[in-house]
Amino acid sequence: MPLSSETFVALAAFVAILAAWLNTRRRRGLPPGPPSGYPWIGTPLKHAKGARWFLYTEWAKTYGDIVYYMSYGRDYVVLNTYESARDLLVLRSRIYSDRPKMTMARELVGYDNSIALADSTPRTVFMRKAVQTELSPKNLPRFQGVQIKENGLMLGKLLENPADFMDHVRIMMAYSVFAVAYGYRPQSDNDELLLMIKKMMEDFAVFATPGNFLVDILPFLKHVPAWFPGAEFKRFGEAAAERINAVCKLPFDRVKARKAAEGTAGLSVTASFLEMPDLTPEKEHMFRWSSEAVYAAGSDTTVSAIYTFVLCMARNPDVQAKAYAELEAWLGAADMRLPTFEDRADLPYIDKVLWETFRWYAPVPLGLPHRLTQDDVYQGYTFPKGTTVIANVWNILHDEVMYPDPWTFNPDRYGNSADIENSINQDPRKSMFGFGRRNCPGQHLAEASLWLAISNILMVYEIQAVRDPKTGEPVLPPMDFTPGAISKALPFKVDFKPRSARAETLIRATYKKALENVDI
Ligand code: HEM
Repeated sequence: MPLSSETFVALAAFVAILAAWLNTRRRRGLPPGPPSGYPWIGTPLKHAKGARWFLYTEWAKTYGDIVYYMSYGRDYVVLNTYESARDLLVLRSRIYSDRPKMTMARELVGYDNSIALADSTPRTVFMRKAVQTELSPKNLPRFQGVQIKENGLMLGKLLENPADFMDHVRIMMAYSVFAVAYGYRPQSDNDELLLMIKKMMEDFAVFATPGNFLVDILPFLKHVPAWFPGAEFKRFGEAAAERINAVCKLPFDRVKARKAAEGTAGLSVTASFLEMPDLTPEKEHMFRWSSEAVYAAGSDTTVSAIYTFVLCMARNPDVQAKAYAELEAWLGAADMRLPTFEDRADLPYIDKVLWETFRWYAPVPLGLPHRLTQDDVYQGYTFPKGTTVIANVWNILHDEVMYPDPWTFNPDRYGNSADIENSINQDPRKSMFGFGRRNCPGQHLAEASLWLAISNILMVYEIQAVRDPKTGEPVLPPMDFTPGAISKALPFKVDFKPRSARAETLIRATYKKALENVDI
């Protein structure tokens, strides 16, 4: 009797599960970890409440710094210390730099073309290098104009409508990183392309969540045709692929058209790509995905850092006062001006406030997962080939030995900033931007935008906790963050109070100038 297609899929699934289960049972020498639960299903995490980094941190207390678990037939190792993350992801990066298999995202939607989710192939290395070069400290000054303009708009909007500060910050970061990528400013939040990007990021959150798609667990299901009953995932994948392809195509084509019409494409990462010699169709395809990565990876991450900064300033008025004292001493009070990039070396405390913001709540608390490409042995434990390796950056940055009293927001913990390499409290940038061959290529851009924003806000505004209308007591913003891969403070309220009449005049003048240049 011929098998129906449903029976065939069920049988194939059973055989795949059995094989994976038998395989996991044979292992010896794995690190300790939580009980495996059901055969093959292992430790199901989908339903674990709250952020994953808290769960991993709890496990570290019970099982040790290196924790193993198995979930749906896959091996996972969580590294909870800086040393283990460095030893493996940096010092053995040759075998720890691929990304986990994600059939839905990588194969069906097409993220195998991207930088962040593709394996560490020569193609990925080429794309990373191209982005890294464009965003190296030497090449960043060409984007300062755009950063200063978006910053000026944000400062003005904070005066007009402080209650919506989260929107103002989001728009500042998103628009400036978009302009870095493509050299123009979206018209509004309802810009068709921005809406598409928003949808694309929502898609991403759906298929980046482990366990959301059976096809990630049983990859052979990718061969099921889209019309097959129950194959909604195929149709979702096709729609998501259309969106990401459009996002890679539309703004890039606009820059190309400008170059064709005007002979130059302005100043942007894409414009530089288009100037490259030997621009073959294959290279152009890679550049489309590289430009997309600048926006996709650079907007929410930097927004998250500013939200954390605002939250921490409202909770720590003493730190804020010290930061302002440094700014005032260098830039004046009666005749104040806004800090510019040239002032950075003379404002060491502001750097420390930024680093402490990074440490206190890293925007990407678990980094991105790496995949091991061959069996390995570390500290007497065996890690099987194919293991997904996760650095618990959140736990590393709250390590009580490296960062005594980790929940205290204390910029002074870094000592003299000229000597951050020798600080007792390690430079948090060593962990929060990831590790080894896959570390963040946008680090310098992120830091520059964030430094400008926080130094400017501190210069002209005092961030205050709102007052309880009945008691008059300050209501500190809660320490509540979203649980996703890029974690952000949940909406909270604070007051932005201009520091003086002079500060207000300066904000208005800066805003006016930024508005005049808004479309340039
Ligand atoms: C505060 C802001 C940012 C944080 C905290 C951050 C953090 C990270 C982390 C943790 C990773 C994964 C590293 C690893 O796998 O070990 C990463 C990768 C990446 N970041 Fe960032 N990032 C930020 C801003 C940016 C910006 C502005 C860009 C713009 C270009 C960017 C582009 C990328 C790209 C393309 C990757 C993928 C690299 C790869 O897979 O090889 N990031 N980032």
